[in-house]
Amino acid sequence: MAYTFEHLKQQCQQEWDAYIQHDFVRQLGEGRLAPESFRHYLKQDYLFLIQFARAFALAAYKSTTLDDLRHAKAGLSAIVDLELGLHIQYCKEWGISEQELQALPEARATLAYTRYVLDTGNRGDLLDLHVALAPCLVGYGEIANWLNTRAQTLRGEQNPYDAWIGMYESAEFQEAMHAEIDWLNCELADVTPRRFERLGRIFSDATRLEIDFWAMGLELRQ
Ligand SMILES: Cc1ncc(C[n+]2csc(CCO)c2C)c(N)n1
Repeated sequence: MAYTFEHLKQQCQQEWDAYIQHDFVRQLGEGRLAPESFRHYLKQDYLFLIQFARAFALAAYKSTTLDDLRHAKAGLSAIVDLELGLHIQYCKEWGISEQELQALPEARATLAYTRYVLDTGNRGDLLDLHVALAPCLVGYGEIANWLNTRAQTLRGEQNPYDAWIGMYESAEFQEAMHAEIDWLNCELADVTPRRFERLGRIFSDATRLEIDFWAMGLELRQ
């Protein structure tokens, strides 16, 4: 049987739905998320992005083909040269200075998630690492699409979080998401049932850590 990304989701459907449809996401979509929760999330996401840049560097190290090496390098460049700058700018608009970002301690949920991904990549191969990254790379695009299907979602100026949704629904982001799914489908096609079971554990662990990241924001956990 040829496994696909869809099978990874199906084997932890409850956790996946709890991540995509989390209260943090619903409240953000309805424009009623507490600004303090969003600020806490944004600050921790800065630290998260720095660790994710390291994960893309690790993906470069774990690459054995020129295509994979190029892909990892592009991901690292996108975060370091573009997304972190945009994130710092966005944080400024929410009243968070760059100095404040640089002095932040990592919340436990940030530590747990990012180090889990790095450890999984260190121990395993490039596919293990990509599967650990998939809830992040695919989930946010799916969240934007799910929010756009909900009648309760507020778009435009009435929603202070509209720009956040806009980022992940963008054609550019959706394209990157589909490229990641295509890469995974290609690699998953010929794994054994035993290997798929191990990959399923990694995917569901990373998904549960995404849920904890939302809870950290919502409940201002440190
Ligand atoms: C907790 C958390 N999970 C996922 C993302 C989304 N994300 C982070 S890095 C990246 C790849 C961009 O090159 C994407 C899609 C986030 N920001 N924060």
